[in-house]
Amino acid sequence: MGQSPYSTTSEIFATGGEGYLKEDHTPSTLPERREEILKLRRSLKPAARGVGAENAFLSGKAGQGKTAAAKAELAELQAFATAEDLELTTVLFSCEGISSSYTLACGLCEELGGTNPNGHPMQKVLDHLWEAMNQVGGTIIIVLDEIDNLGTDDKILYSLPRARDKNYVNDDVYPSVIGISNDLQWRDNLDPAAKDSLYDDSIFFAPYDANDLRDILSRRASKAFRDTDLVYENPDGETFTISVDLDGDDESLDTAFEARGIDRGACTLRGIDSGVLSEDVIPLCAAYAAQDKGSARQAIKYLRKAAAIAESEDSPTVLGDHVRAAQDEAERELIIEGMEQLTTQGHLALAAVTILELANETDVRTRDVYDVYKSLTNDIDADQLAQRRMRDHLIELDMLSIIRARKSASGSVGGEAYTFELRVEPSTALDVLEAVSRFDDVDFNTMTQNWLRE
Ligand SMILES: Nc1ncnc2c1ncn2[C@@H]1O[C@H](COP(=O)(O)OP(=O)(O)OP(=O)(O)O)[C@@H](O)[C@H]1O
Repeated sequence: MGQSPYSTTSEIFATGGEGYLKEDHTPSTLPERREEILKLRRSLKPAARGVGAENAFLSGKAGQGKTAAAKAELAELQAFATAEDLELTTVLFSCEGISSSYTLACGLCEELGGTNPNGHPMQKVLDHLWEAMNQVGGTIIIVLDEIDNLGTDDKILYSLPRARDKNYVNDDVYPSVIGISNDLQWRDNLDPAAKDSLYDDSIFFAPYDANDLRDILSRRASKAFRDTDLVYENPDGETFTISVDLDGDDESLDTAFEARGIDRGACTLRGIDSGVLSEDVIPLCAAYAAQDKGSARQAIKYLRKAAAIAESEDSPTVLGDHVRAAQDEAERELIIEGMEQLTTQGHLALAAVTILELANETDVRTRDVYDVYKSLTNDIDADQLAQRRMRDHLIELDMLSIIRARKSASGSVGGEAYTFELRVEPSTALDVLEAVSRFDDVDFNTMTQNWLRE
C-alpha cells in the first residue's frame, strides 16, 4: 500500500486538542464576559434559594458568547443545586426553524415530558406543557436560544413566564425564561404584554474588541496546539507560563492555576509562548475578526482554518500568511453562501452576468444584462421585472460583494449608467447557479454559446 495522505497524529495540533477550536466546545469560564455573567447570576440567584429565577434577555450580535455564557452559568447553578439537593431543571432549547408559539410549545412539551402533542389544538398543547412542568416540579429555567425566530407570533412568551402567577402550574413549580437573540430590533417589536413579562433583566453583549479576541484565542490555542503555553503577569509585574494538562482529569485553566497555588483572578493574560504558532498569528486572527463583526466564532474559525492550511502544506508552524489565506477562504465561503441564499430574481440577475462573462464579455452594460435576463425568465417561467428593477438587483449583488457595479461616464441625462462584472470566478457562480433547483432545465453552456454567436 502506498503512503496514505492521512495521519493519526499532527505536528501542529496537540493530541485531542483540535476539539477546542470546534463550534461545539463550550468554555467553562468567559473572563471577557465577567460583567454580563455577574448580571445573569443576579437574575439566577433566587433559584438557588428555592424560588424561581428572574426572566432575562441576552442580546447582542452573533458570536458574542451569549449562549456560551448562559451555558457556563447554568452549569454552575446546576452544580450548586445538585450539591444542595435543590429541585432545579434547566432546558436549553434552540428556536432555530421555530416560527410559531404553537411549534415552540410542542417542542417544549417534548423536551420536558418526552411526548410531542403536535396536531392537538393550541389550548390542549398548552395544557400538556403545564402538565409536563408539574411533573418535573421545582425551579424550571428554560433558555430559548435564537428566540427571534418566533417573529411576531409571541403569545407563548407572555404565558410561559407567567404560568405560575396565572395558576397554570402547581404552587411548587417556578418557571422562568432566558431569551437569547441576535436581532436587536425584534424585542422592540414584541407585544408590550410579552415584553413586560419576559424581560425582568436585559443584558447586552457588546462586540468583542481585538484585545478580547486575542485572549479568547490564546486560551483556545494553549489547549489546541502542541508546545503552546499561556503567558500571564502577576500583580508584581512578573511573568510566568501556564500549560494545560490535556491528559489530566480536569483540563481547565482554573485547575492549572490551583495546582500552582496562584490566584487566576489577580493575574493578567499577556499572550502565548508557542513553538508552532508564529507571533503574528493570534493578533492577525483577532484583528481580522475585530474589524469585521467582533465575533469570537469568526476569530476561532480563522485560527482553525489557518492551522489546517499550514498542516496541508506540511508546514511545521502556522504563519501569518496562513491566516491571510484562511481569511481569504472564509470570505469566499461567505460570498458563496450569500449567492446561495439569493431570491429567484437575485439568482436571475447573477445568472445573466455570469453567462455574459462566460462569453468573455466584461464590464457589461445594464441593457446587455437585461437581454440575457429576459431570455432566462422565459426559460424558467419567472416574473420579468422592468430593466430598472432588475438593475436594482444587480446593485444589491454589488453590496453583497458578489459583483462589482461601476457608474460609467456615458450615463444618459436623468439616469445613471452602470457596468457590471463578477467579483467571483465565473465557474464558482456557475456551480452555485446550477445547484439552484429553479434552474434545473437551464443549459448555461448552450446559452453562453448562443450569446457568443450573437
Ligand atoms: N469569552 C469567550 N471565551 C471563549 N470562547 C468564547 C467566548 N465568547 C464566545 N466564545 C466562543 O465563540 C463561539 C460563539 O459563541 P456563542 O455561540 O456563545 O455566541 P452567541 O453570542 O450566542 O451568538 P450566536 O447566536 O451566533 O450563537 C462559541 O464557540 C463560543 O464557545
